[in-house]
Amino acid sequence: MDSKSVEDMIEASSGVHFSGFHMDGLEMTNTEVGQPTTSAAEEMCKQPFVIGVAGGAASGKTTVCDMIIQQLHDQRVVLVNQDSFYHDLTEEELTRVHEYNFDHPDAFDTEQLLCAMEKLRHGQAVDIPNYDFKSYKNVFPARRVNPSDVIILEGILIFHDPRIRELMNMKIFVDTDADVRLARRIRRDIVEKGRDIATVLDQVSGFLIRRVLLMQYSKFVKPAFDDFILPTKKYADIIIPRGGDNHVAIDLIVQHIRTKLGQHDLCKIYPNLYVIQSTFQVWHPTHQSNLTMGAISNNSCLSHADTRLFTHPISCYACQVVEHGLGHLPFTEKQVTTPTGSVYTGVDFCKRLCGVSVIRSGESMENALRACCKGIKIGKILIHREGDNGQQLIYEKLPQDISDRHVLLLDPILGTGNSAVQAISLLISKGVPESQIIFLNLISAPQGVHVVCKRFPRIKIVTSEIEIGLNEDFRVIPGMGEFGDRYPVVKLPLGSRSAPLITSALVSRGALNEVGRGSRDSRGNRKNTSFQGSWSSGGLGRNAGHNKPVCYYCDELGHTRRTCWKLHGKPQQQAQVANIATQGINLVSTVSSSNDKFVLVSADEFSHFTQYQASLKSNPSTIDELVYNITTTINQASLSDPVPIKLVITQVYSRHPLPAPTSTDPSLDLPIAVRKDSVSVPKTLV
Ligand SMILES: Nc1ncnc2c1ncn2[C@@H]1O[C@H](COP(=O)(O)OP(=O)(O)O)[C@@H](O)[C@H]1O
Ligand SMILES: Nc1ccn([C@@H]2O[C@H](COP(=O)(O)O)[C@@H](O)[C@H]2O)c(=O)n1
Repeated sequence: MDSKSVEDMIEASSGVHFSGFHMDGLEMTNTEVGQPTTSAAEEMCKQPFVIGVAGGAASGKTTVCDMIIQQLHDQRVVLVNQDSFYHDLTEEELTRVHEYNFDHPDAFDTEQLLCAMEKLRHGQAVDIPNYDFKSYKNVFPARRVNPSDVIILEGILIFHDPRIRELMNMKIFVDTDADVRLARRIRRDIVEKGRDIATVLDQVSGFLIRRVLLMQYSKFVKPAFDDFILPTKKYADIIIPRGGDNHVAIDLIVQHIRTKLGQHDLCKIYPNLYVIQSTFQVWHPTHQSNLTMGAISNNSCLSHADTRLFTHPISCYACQVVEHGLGHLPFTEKQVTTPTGSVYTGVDFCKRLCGVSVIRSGESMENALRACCKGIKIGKILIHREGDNGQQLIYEKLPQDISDRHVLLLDPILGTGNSAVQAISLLISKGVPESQIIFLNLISAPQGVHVVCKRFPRIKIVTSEIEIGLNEDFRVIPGMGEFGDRYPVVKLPLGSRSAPLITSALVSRGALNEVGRGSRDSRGNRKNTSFQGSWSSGGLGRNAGHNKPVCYYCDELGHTRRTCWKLHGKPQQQAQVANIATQGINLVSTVSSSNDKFVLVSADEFSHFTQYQASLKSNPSTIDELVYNITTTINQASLSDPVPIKLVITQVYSRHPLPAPTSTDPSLDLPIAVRKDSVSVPKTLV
C-alpha cells in the first residue's frame, strides 16, 4: 500500500462514516468512501520505526548509528545513508570537481531518497544506490535493503526536506564542535574517502591536499553547515553533544526505541497518543462487553449486584484510562503529615479541571472520573451523527469557565474520529487551549487516531486498546458495536440528576422517537447515521413531540424498523404486537419469525416513561426512583459459533423507594435500560 492509499483511507474515513459527521468548515474532506479495509488498517499499523540522524559532516553520525544498531542487536534494523543519494557528476562537473558544492541540498537526489524511504516504510525492499566517493558516481551493484522494524536514515541534510522529516518517528541531531569536525574530516577524507595523492591533486604533497580540503571546507562545507544544516537542528527531538562519546544519550535513545517497538505502532507515529499498558489481568474491553452481554442475556435471574459485577471490568478499564489521563495533568508537589507523624510527599493535581462527556456512551465513563476526582464538574456534549449533511451539535452544557480548565473529554470509542473532532473543535471554540484537552477513550480505530492526532497534535489521547480498523459500516472491528448498546447497564450515580442519561437510554431501545433522518442504502437501512442520544423527546424531528417509537424505514409511528412489516413482510405464525404502544397491551412477549432480532416495548413502558418525563419536569428526583426490571431470553442454536442473542424487555416498572446503596459500594447505580440490538457471544466467553 502506498502512502496515497493511507492518506485516502484517512480522508475517506473523514467523509462518509459511521460514528461522525461531516465537518463543514473544519477542513474535513467530504469524499465518497473507498471502504477502509482491515488489511489496509493492519498495514498502516505495521510501519517501521524511522529514526533520522543529522549533523555536520564528520560529527559522528555514522558512529552514533552503529552504536544504536549494535545495542538493538535483537531487532531488524537497516541503515540508509543520505550520501548514497548524491547525484552523479556530469563530465563537465567532474573537470571542475572542486567547485562543486557537495554540501548543498541540491547535491542530493531527494526524490529518489523519498521514494526509497516510502517503499521501506510500507514493507517493500529497495535498491539503494552505491555512491563511490572516488569517482563521484553511483557504481554497481546497488545495495538491496529489506524492510525492517527500525530504519535509520543518516545524513547531513536529512532534516532539510519536510517530506523526509515527516517520515521520521524520532529525529536526532549529533552536535559536535566545528573544530573537532574539521580535524576528523581532514583525516577521514584522506584515509577513508580515498582522497589520496593520485586522485585528489595528482602528485601534490600532503600539505597541498590539506589546503584543498580546507579550501573546500571554508568555501562550501562551513557555509552550508551554517545555512542549511544548523537551521535543521530545531527539528531534532534529541540533540547529542559529543556524538558517540555520549554513552548516556545513546543508552536512553535505545531504551526509548525499545519501548516504542513494544508499543502499538501508532504511538510511534503520534507522540500525543498513549495506549495504556496491558496488565494481562483485565480483559480486553471487547471481550468484556461480549461477556457482559452474554451473561446478562443468558441469565434472566441476574441480580442487580450480579449485573454490577459483570459490568465492573469495563468500569475498571475506564478507571485505568482516567487515572492515566490524570497523570498528564500539571501537578504540584504536596506534603501531608500522616496520623503517625510521618511526612508523605505526593502530588496535587491542578485545581482547574473538568470532565466533558459525549452523550450517550461517554456517560459510561463518568463514574470512573467521579471515582478518581470527587466532585468534579462534568459538562455534556450531544452530537447527532449523520452521514450526508447532518452534522449537528444538538446540545452542549459546559462549565462557563471551561476555557480556564483542563478538560478530560470522555467517549469510550474513537471510530472514524469525526465525532471526536466535532467535540474537540467545540471545546477549542469555547477557548480551551488544545494542549489542555485530554481525550479519554477505551477503544480506538487507527483511522480515528490518525484523524484526531493529525488535526490536533497538541491534545493528548489516552486509550486502552487500538483495534484493527473499521468495517464497511464504519464500526470499530472487532470492537463492540455501539458502546451505549453493549454496555447494557447505564449507570446513574445515586443522587445525580442525569436526565439525558435515562432519556438517551430509552431512545436507544426505540422507546423514544428518534431524531434526524439519515439517508438509506438500497436495502432500506439507514446509512451512516447514528444517534448518540437525545436530550428531549420533543421538538427535534418530524415526528417529534410524542412518546412513540418511529420506524426508520417507513417513518410511521408505533413500531421500529426491526418490526416493520413494510420492510420485513408480515409474519404469519404469530400474533403481531408491533404496535403495542398504541394498542395498550400491558405485557409484551415476542417471538421472532426471522433471524432478525428485535425488542418490543410495552405500552406500560411508554406510559411509564411519559409519566417519568412529566414528573421530571415537576420533580427532578424521580430519576433516582426508577428501576427497570429487565428479563431476557436467549435463542441460540449452538455455542460453537458466535450466535445472536435476542433480548426481550418484557416489563418495565418503577419501585418506590429505591433500595439504599450499601456503604461499601458508593457507586451502586441503577440499571436503566437494555437496548434492542443483539450481540454475538463467542463460545469461549459464555
Ligand atoms: N567520538 C569519536 N572520537 C574519535 N573519533 C571519532 C569519534 N566519532 C567519530 N570519529 C571519527 O570521525 C570520523 C567521522 O565520524 P563519522 O561517524 O563517520 O561521522 P559522520 O558520519 O557524521 O560523517 C570517522 O573517521 C570516525 O572514526
Ligand atoms: N563526492 C563527495 C561527496 C560528499 N563529500 C562530502 O561528504 C560530506 C558528507 O559526508 P558525511 O559522511 O560527513 O555525512 C559532505 O560534507 C561533503 O562535502 C565529499 O567530500 N565528496
